[in-house]
Amino acid sequence: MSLIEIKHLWKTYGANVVLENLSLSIEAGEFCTLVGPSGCGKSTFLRMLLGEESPSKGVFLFEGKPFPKEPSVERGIVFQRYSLFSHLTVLDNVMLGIELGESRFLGKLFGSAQKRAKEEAIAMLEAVGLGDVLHHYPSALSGGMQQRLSIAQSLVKKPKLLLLDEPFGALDPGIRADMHALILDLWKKNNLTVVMVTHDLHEGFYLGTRLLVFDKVRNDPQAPNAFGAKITYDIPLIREKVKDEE
Ligand SMILES: Nc1ncnc2c1ncn2[C@@H]1O[C@H](COP(=O)(O)OP(=O)(O)OP(=O)(O)O)[C@@H](O)[C@H]1O
Repeated sequence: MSLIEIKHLWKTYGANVVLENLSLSIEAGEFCTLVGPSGCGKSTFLRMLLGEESPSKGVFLFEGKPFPKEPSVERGIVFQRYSLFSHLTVLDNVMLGIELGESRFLGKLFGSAQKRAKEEAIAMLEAVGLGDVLHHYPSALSGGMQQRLSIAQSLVKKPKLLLLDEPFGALDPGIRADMHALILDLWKKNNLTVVMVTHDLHEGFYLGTRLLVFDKVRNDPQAPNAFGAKITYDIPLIREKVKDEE
């Protein structure tokens, strides 16, 4: 069974057709990178995978069942802009992720559960290279470090599916290269399935095991919203990856 199964999926906002008749399946362990022109529905697609949006029409299954209608710990997301709490330390930002996942009503864990959550949070922060700044506040971190923290915040909940919406778009090239190495390492070590939107085709080819290109095939200048984007290319990249690693 595929992790994600999509058949004849449509997404419309009123008369605006955003996605048109998409069909694809994504297997567990794939790293799908998603590129396409601005406004073609990439973020909308990601928000549907997160559960923030529902399809207008079509089959949309996660592990063989209809997608949960709201975000859950099975699916984590990292945005280009960081979703950090400025008044919490690095450690507390990650602890909060665990506490909100496990104690949805109180948002707080106590006793041994809290001790375990703290150990998990520290281990995750060490894995992303932030073990030395546990008690710093986000404002004291560089952009790259803040993005590492966002990734730790998502991954500590052990999602099966990690969604990345242009996570490295705002970073300098050198820092980006470090983040590429980090995300590939985390993907492999945590057996993650990743769907990542990027504007950078090179990044899409470099990181992905599969590159999906979204684009509008039909365009009516008189009615620009009448047609939505489809998947115009679906390119397996595994062989290129193996070559890279040799
Ligand atoms: N909540 C919403 N209500 C109405 N229209 C929306 C909503 N969200 C997105 N849209 C429309 O859906 C279309 C696709 O937007 P989306 O942000 O998914 O594109 P994108 O490919 O991610 O663009 P970009 O690359 O510029 O981020 C746009 O026409 C946008 O106006």
